[in-house]
Amino acid sequence: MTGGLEGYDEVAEANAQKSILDIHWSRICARLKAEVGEVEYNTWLRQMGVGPVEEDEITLYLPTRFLRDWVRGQYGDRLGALWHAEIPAIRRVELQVARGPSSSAEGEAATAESHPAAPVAAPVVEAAVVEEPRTAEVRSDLAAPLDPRFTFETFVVGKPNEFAYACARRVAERPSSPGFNPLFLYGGVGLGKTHLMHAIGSELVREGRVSVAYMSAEKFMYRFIAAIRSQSTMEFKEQLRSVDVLMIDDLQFLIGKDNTQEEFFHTFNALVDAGRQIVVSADKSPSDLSGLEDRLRTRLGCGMVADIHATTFELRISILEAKATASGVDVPAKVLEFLAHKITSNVRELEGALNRLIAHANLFGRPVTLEATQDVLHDILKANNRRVTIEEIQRKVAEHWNIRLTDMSSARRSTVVARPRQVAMYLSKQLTSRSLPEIGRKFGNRDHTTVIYAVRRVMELMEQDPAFAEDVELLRRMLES
Ligand SMILES: Nc1ncnc2c1ncn2[C@@H]1O[C@H](COP(=O)(O)OP(=O)(O)OP(=O)(O)O)[C@@H](O)[C@H]1O
Repeated sequence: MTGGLEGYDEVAEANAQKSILDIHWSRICARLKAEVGEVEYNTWLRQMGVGPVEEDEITLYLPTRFLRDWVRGQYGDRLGALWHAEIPAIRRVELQVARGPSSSAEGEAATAESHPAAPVAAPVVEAAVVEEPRTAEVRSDLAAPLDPRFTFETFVVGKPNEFAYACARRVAERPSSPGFNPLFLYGGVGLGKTHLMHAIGSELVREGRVSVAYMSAEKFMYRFIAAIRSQSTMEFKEQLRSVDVLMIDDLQFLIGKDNTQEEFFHTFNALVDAGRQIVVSADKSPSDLSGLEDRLRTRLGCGMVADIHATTFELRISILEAKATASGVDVPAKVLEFLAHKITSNVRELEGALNRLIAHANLFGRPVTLEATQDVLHDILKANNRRVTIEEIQRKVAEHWNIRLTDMSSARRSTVVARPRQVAMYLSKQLTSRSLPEIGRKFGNRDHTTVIYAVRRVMELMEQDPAFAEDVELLRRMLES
């Protein structure tokens, strides 16, 4: 044995220090998540890792320069304050680019729901790392980064999406061509709209041609409101109007948000008039987005409108094959067929199921069999068998408490309607595989945090009030049967 006990002590001490830091770090992560919300946390902060402490400074790692700069700008001070509160000797936080020696405190424990489409081994986000910011860039100052997993190469093309794919390719090759501006992509949840938008952005950035800004409509609204609050709307407008390609995802979020719609309308006009490209996605076609202003709907429909249809069995098989191959895990054809038969709702769920199987196989080193699949995916398969819809839940709950169905999405807040609405949100979370934002959308475009609150509130009330708990249980049984 060389090195003797001296070496051992150093290693032991380093390990002890690391595990203490990890405890502090997991507390800080929990705080941050509560403060910024799960979506924001997963987008920006989850990949952070903890490095060493030297004197009064702790180093944190982020996988790309882009993420590092963003986190530094948006959360640098807050991270400093949180570390100082945990360990008073720490007065400064240094953010560096690297895979940290310890990954995020939550590591692999992040749930499938919080990150539904996360692959087993998420690659490092590199799309936004560009050396010549004025000629080709993702506008990190106002937009979200592009997910490097969402490229044209990883998008599996089949009958339901071939038109949308071809249009997206065309826009990536020749942005702002007549007839393709704006490009409006629409289709049901989890069918690949976001994937195609990111693919367009990544392709343009890779080609080194233009500056690209991608953001959800929700983010657009928050940025706009923040600009109003900080009296910097001019700056916000100028930033937006300086990009070559603006992509706004899930535009249906702007329904009922008149001021933000107005702002978007002006931005839209300014960009298109200046020969810049707009790409928009929504869950419905422009003509069916009835809550949007007419003039905006008309302009949205002026370029190319492409829909993505529900998947076919053939497309589901092709997607599963591609993803299984990429994972390197051998998944038998009969398992892929079984999944493609059973999980028909959307690609996100299909992918989530496959990822879970693959993670299981990797963790336990066991082959993927049909029996193991049924076991590991028990809950997903059950949810898909049952097929209770949010609409059914809303109807049953409204009938039960004798309120109008429209109150499920109305803004009324009196307990008489708010409580049944919360129960319906709770049951939607329990009985369907819909994500929190999707549930929120079905309840009058409410935010996912409202759904989280409703679920918690109903659970609390069920504990406190047995009669209420019985009501909820009864509803659940009726819906399940
Ligand atoms: N044709 C496809 N090939 C490969 N992966 C796909 C395809 N379609 C969807 N996916 C994957 O399914 C997941 C969900 O897709 P995406 O987020 O693009 O859906 P969406 O239509 O934007 O949904 P939402 O309406 O919820 O915003 C992503 O991980 C995406 O990569």
